[in-house]
Amino acid sequence: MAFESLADKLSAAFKKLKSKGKLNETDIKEAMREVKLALLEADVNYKVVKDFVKNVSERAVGQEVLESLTPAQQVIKIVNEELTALMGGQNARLVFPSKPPCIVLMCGLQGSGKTTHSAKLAKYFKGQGRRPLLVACDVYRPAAIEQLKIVGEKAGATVFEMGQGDPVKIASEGVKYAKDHGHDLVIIDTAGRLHIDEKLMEELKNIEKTVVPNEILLVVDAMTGQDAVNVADTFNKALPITGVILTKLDSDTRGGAAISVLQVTGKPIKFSGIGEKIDDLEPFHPERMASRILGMGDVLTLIEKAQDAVDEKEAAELAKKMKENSFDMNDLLDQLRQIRKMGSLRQIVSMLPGVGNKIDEMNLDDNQFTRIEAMITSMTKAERAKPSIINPSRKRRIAAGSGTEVQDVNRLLKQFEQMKQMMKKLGGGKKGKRRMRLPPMM
Ligand SMILES: Nc1nc2c(ncn2[C@@H]2O[C@H](COP(=O)(O)OP(=O)(O)OP(=O)(O)O)[C@@H](O)[C@H]2O)c(=O)[nH]1
Repeated sequence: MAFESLADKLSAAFKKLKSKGKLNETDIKEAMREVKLALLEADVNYKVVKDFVKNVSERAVGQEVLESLTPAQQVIKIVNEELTALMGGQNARLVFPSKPPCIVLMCGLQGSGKTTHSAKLAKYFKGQGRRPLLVACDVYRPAAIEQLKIVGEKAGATVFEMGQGDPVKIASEGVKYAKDHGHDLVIIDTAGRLHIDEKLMEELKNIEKTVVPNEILLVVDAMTGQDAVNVADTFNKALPITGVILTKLDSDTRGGAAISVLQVTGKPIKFSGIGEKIDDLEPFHPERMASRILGMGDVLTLIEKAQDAVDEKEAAELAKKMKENSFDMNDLLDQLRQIRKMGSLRQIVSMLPGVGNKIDEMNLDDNQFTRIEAMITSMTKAERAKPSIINPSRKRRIAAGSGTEVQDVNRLLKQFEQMKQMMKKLGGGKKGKRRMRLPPMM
């Protein structure tokens, strides 16, 4: 996950401060030197680092730290606030015009993730009640249109294409189609560039002049660090980009691009890509990112993911079943599927406070979920409703059907029984005061 090594180094610098109790200027100077090195190693732009360290140092040698009873905590608080400010303070949203459709032009280098993120955006905004249209303007790579159709289908969005014609004409016809068919969001996927190429830049400018987009989003690959920032700077000088989508943050352990983009280009990161799947997109929240960098987790994003994954009506029904102790294997299966909708175990756990770089030592295997799902789906309707009827021969059949061992089935049944016992206790306890927690299934 992003920022692992940076988080690691910063936490080492702060640990030293914490061990000191009261701080003097030399302690702070020493810590700031380590923070500076950590940021440079994370591939943060040099000027950004210099300004950042200057701002933090000025505040940290002030009274708020030197006179504090918990000086190290004060320094961390200042670093947190300054990091948040560096990345823009608040989440920068897409600006939807009062008269639809909102036209979004996607641009970026080849392989940065434009096509994937066009579809991710479509899915994201569809979930918010919008009617997106994807427009295929990458006419040079024959497979690009096909790729957009495939990811568009996953997003449940209509794809407008005219084969390998003139991209400027396709873009304007796409917008016309959107207006005629009630699409309130048009996402235009354009051709990638190996590097900033004059001819293709001209084409982007012509599309821009013709369709007058509300948003021009530049897609950059976080893994390329400083290069991503330089690319953003160059694009920004040629086109009036309104924001950045920082992709592949899941594979970027350094995080330099995330921290530098806004300071170098003046344009905010609006979304980040955190995986290859269609749902692996997050609005970019600077304060949450700062919190992740400082190893404090990101509970707000976790809660939002849970809210998206859980259907309120189903949750109420489930609570009722727990209370009446009529929770069965079908309900467990539903629960597991909801958790999986929130992302991979690694993605979920990485958002918990205090996990940080320890995540690599954890044995987070999504296959455990797959095995449990396979076992439950290998059970008959009667077995799922009343697992107590599962005798040894049924266990053998379930194990064979799910590609697992009889011990796995035994373990699942035992854990299910423990869970029921716990629900029984909670159901009879102080009503509504305590929440059930599933015991670990692994
Ligand atoms: N790990 C990870 N991979 C990603 C992410 N976004 C995109 N990818 C992968 O990056 C590769 C390139 O993505 P595309 O969407 O095809 O990139 P593009 O910019 O449209 O490429 P061109 O059409 O060649 O310009 C694909 O293999 C994607 O699956 C992300 O957020 N995380």
